[in-house]
Amino acid sequence: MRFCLGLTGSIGMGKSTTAAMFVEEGCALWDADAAVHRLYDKGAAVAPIAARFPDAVVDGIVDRAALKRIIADDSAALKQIETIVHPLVAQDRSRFRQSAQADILVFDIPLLFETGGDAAMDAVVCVTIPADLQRQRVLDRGTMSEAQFEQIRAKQMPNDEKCARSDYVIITDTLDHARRQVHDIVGQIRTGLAHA
Ligand SMILES: CC(C)(COP(=O)(O)OP(=O)(O)OC[C@H]1O[C@@H](n2cnc3c(N)ncnc32)[C@H](O)[C@@H]1O)[C@@H](O)C(=O)NCCC(=O)NCCS
Ligand SMILES: Nc1ncnc2c1ncn2[C@@H]1O[C@H](COP(=O)(O)OP(=O)(O)OP(=O)(O)O)[C@@H](O)[C@H]1O
Repeated sequence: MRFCLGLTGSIGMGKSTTAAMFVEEGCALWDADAAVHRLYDKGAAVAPIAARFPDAVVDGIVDRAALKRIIADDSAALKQIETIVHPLVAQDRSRFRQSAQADILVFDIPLLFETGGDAAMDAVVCVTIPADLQRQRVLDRGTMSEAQFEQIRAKQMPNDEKCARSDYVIITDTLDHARRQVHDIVGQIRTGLAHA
């Protein structure tokens, strides 16, 4: 039996960093944000995005900076982008699910609960840190303005609710602490698989 583990958390809470720790433990990883990058880079999202937002496509690639400007100016744009992108992301995910070779498949999905994706998982992990640290980490990356960060955060399910709905919560305050929590969760799942 293969175990499907959803990994979620709000923007900047540490999903990608924690996902890499699951890979170190021998899990196979599918990353929703990485799938979006593939779809935007000469992938299947380019034509439908170009049809709706011609200024967002440059040399056959969806330009994320242009997309962020469009979203900042038009509050309905993100919803329209999601309508194009999410079904393509779902196709990419089911291809991975059919072909991946590991006992535990980890799905790093920022909008896991918001899109109802949790129903397809055997368990869900939520990563968390206090809101002030979250803001600091996102702004320190230098890829988003404070307004863009707030716009994305306001669209996501509140962190407390995500944690309450999850089977496991990982506190991403330090790398060592997160690594220990990942190791414990993988151990619990593998013990369960051995007895299944
Ligand atoms: C808004 C965009 C242009 C920002 O691009 P940028 O490279 O600056 O950021 P990146 O893609 O790494 O996203 C950063 C984080 O923002 C959050 N986020 C991204 N898209 C969304 C969204 N539609 N709703 C809520 N949060 C989102 C996630 O936590 C994500 O991890 C880009 O995220 C995008 O095109 N989003 C729409 C596609 C989508 O819904 N992606 C979510 C995963 S399926
Ligand atoms: N356990 C941790 N200890 C210390 N710093 C961490 C930890 N986890 C993540 N970070 C830092 O927090 C920042 C955000 O982490 P990461 O990019 O993994 O978050 P994310 O949830 O994937 O973000 P996004 O939602 O924007 O894709 C990064 O600068 C990362 O180095």
